[in-house]
Amino acid sequence: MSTHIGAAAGDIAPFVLMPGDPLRAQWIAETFLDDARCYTQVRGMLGFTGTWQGQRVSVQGSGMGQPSLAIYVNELFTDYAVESVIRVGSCGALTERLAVRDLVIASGACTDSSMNRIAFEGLDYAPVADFGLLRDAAAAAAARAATRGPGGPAVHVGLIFSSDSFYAARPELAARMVDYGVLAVEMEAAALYTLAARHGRRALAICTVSDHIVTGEETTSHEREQTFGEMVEIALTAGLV
Ligand SMILES: Nc1nc2c(nc(Br)n2[C@@H]2O[C@H](CO)[C@@H](O)[C@H]2O)c(=O)[nH]1
Repeated sequence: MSTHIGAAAGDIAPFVLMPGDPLRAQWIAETFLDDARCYTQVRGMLGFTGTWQGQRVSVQGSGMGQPSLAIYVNELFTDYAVESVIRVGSCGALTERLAVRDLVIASGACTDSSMNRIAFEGLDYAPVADFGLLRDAAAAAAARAATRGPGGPAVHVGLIFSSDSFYAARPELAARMVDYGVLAVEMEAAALYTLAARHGRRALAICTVSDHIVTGEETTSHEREQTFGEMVEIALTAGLV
């Protein structure tokens, strides 16, 4: 057991999917994994291990925000020898180039979090995705679009903004990031990428656009579940290549 994960050694697979919501972790385990077993309920942050197409996969909730995700990712890397983590989450679109239900595969993550400022003492570190996972996720998304034909969610590969605030004191600052190519806002990816680099592991964040900062549009819970399924299948394909 680690401080915040009640799993025994060997309970967690080398490859972990990481949604923010623990109930989403349960939904992924029940929907996509065979022989899924819950290995932790500590503080309600559920984790499961099962198999997908015969390969072991774990699903671990991260909670909302970088401090919460950092607790679980640190312990996955240091106490359970996890090799790769793909965040499967939701985000808010910052530009009208994106529509709700689109997918964002985050090549890198800007942030307003103090975590890296403290770690790097004034230097601006660049949290980026593992290239292999990024490449394989983009390829899996393109293959699905080719076989499915038109009508599915658009897929965007680009920068995301990991904010520490959902109710931002200065929302106009996120809008300024759009001028520099940032596509969407969420609250976890930058910490995931920084920790994976620190531990020499692999990480990627894929997010579905569930709300639109510019238009105010939001997806229904049914729509979220549909696009979330597409994203999970892309993540499983990329993570288990
Ligand atoms: N800061 C922020 N986070 C968002 C937004 N939309 C979504 Br979904 N999120 C994510 O959803 C949770 C907040 O509802 C956090 O875990 C974020 O990653 C948004 O417009 N802003």
